Amino acid sequence: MENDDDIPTLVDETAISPSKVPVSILTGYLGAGKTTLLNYILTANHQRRIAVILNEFASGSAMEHLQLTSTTDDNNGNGRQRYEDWLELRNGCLCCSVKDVGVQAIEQLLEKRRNHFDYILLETTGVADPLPIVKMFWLDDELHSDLILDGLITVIDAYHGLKNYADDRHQEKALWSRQVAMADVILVNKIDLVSEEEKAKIHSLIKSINITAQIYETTRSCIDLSLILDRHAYNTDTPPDYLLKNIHEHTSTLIPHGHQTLNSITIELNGKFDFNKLDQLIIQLLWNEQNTTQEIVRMKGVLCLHNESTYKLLQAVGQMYEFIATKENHNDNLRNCLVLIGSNLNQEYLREQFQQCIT
Ligand SMILES: Nc1nc2c(ncn2[C@@H]2O[C@H](COP(=O)(O)OP(=O)(O)OP(=O)(O)O)[C@@H](O)[C@H]2O)c(=O)[nH]1
Ligand SMILES: [Zn+2]
Repeated sequence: MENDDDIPTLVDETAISPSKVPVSILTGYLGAGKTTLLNYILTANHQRRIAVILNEFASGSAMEHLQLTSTTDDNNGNGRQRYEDWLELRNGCLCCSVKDVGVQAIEQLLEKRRNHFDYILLETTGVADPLPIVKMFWLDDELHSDLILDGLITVIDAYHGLKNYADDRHQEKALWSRQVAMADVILVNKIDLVSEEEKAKIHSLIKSINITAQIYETTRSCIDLSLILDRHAYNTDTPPDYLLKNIHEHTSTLIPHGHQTLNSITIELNGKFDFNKLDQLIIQLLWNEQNTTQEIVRMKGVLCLHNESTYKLLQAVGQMYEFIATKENHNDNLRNCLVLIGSNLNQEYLREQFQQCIT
């Protein structure tokens, strides 16, 4: 490992915002192409300094690690070097450890390496449920973290994905669907291995699970990094286009309903919400106080509230949610759009519930 002082940097230190370092979480089923993507990133010629943190677990090993691999430019300013570090996570598995441990470990690393990277990519294992990991990094401002969650990138194996999904007996289906459901960006990888017909099928399957994710097709995970990084999926204060214009009320018909089947529904309503009623309803839904079989894993919305002239954004992950103020005036175009992603979602019922919160 090199000495910190020996590592030259290409990017002017002062040009880097002292503010928070974005974290993108990388997920995808076993063999989908995550490591291929990381290798691509570590060797590609981009102007970013990305620290890659791996969350790999050797079976039977008592000691679990987060491995950091980062790149920086060599003395001539053209090649790239690597250095490695290990972060030990006492609580083991990232996806079931206490919320703060992983974040703290990464923050400590950031402290040590502050001038050596300006972006963090966290690769989870192929069998990780992304929900608790996203929750862990979606930090409250009051925690004064140096990290900010940028979004979740899911790599899908275009060739095996459909097969994994189609096989009802496997646990894989549930996990695969959750990785799709939580994604902000999806890479449909190994596109070289599938026919046009299979491609179309995988696209409609993905869209029925997650109508809001941006989808890109890749071979060997090659992608313009600007398409997958800096998405600001959780901290934007501008209403995303897909909620303002592109989505029309939608309920998924492709996938048969049943346990473990995730899908997206959208609800469009006109008028202004009574904030207190809406807030109560969201708590009820997220905490399943109505005792239904439905589970909401992700919710997004662009909303008009009573007595407010600008749109509010709603973001929810698992049972956490927040309202974000925007500067965008709705100009009395009182169209609200909500997207809910989860299992056993009954669109009619949910629509009615939200309708009752309109003043
Ligand atoms: N044909 C084809 N093979 C690919 C492509 N991308 C990756 N592969 C191969 O697929 C295999 C798995 O890729 P990895 O990048 O290791 O997948 P991973 O998601 O990191 O796998 P795990 O760490 O086991 O979860 C490797 O043999 C890759 O070379 C692609 O676009 N096309
Ligand atoms: Zn891998």
